[in-house]
Amino acid sequence: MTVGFIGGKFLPLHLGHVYAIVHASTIVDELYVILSHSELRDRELCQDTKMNYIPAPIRLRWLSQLTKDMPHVKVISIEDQQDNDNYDWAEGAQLIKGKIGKPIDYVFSSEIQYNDIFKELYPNAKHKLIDPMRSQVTISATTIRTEGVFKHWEFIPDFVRPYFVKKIVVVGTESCGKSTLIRNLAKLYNTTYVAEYGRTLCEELGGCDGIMVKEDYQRIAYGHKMEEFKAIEKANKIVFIDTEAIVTQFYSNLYNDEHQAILDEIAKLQDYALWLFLEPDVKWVDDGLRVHGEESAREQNNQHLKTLLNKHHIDFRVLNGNYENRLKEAIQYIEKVVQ
Ligand SMILES: NC(=O)c1ccc[n+]([C@@H]2O[C@H](COP(=O)([O-])OP(=O)(O)OC[C@H]3O[C@@H](n4cnc5c(N)ncnc54)[C@H](O)[C@@H]3O)[C@@H](O)[C@H]2O)c1
Repeated sequence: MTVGFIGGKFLPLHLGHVYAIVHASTIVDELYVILSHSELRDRELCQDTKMNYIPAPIRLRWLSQLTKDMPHVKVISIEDQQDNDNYDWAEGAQLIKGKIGKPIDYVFSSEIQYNDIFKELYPNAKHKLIDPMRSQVTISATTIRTEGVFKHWEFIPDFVRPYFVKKIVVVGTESCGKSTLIRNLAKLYNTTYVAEYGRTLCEELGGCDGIMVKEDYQRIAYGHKMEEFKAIEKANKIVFIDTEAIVTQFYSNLYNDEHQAILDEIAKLQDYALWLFLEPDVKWVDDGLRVHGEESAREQNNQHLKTLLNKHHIDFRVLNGNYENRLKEAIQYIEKVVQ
């Protein structure tokens, strides 16, 4: 039985790594994929780049997802606790040998410069180079960190992409043009969106005026969150989201006079990259589910929502004017987020 391993930081995991791992898996009977991580070193590597530090459990999870249907491939995590300039290869090799716990026949990498190191540390193993010119998959993790993940999106595996997706939320009171703007943006950016879940529930109930109970707002917040998870899985760099937990709280206050702690807690977990606030200065459209069409009520609700967002320290960008202007301004803000 032949045993081999391939080690790396996978910061982040890209299709070049996938190529090397899959290739190596066809050469040995048992392959170990070693995630070598050190918070100190890995943070240093991400400093002054376009990528934030990625915690080890996230990288381990990507490797687990990649290899879950490869029974002869095992993923191992090894913490080095070293900085970037002083990696002790011999100590690292001791840890790797200890974790694998059996004779190693092959060490895989795509780095010619590792030849001498591996010869010394693994004298009984063959250093098998996989695509040292990187001609099959022309990317490196350093390039991705330096230039940003969005610039090299085509090299990011499907199951890694959701981690990097930026969430952009659009909020506003009734009939402010949210759903149209969100659908248009999703079309323009060729990505997914999450429709307002409160609407879905009201459609199921046959309306919302006077028939909403306290639990409905919780259902809306949970249901909305689940839709977000689904949309992120399929998103292309960005996902557009119509409404969130603070707006749900606003409606719980407005219709039921109930401030719900659970909605505040959900709001605290939200990590949107951009908040777009739509002013209700477009024509009010009665779609059968709306109840606050009067100009004074519209303006009062608008102010209440802004106050609530401010209480949560939300830094939102206001969009107003005609539909063309809103779209243009939204795009300008979004471009800054996806750079
Ligand atoms: N002590 C040891 O014996 C030992 C051995 C191996 C690895 N390590 C650890 O792993 C780290 C090395 O990781 P790295 O920075 O080389 O890893 P990395 O995360 O950048 O890459 C992981 C592996 O994929 C290969 N690879 C990367 N891009 C590729 C592409 N486009 N096509 C094909 N293959 C590609 C690399 O050569 C490497 O073998 C070391 O710093 C150390 O922490 C230690």
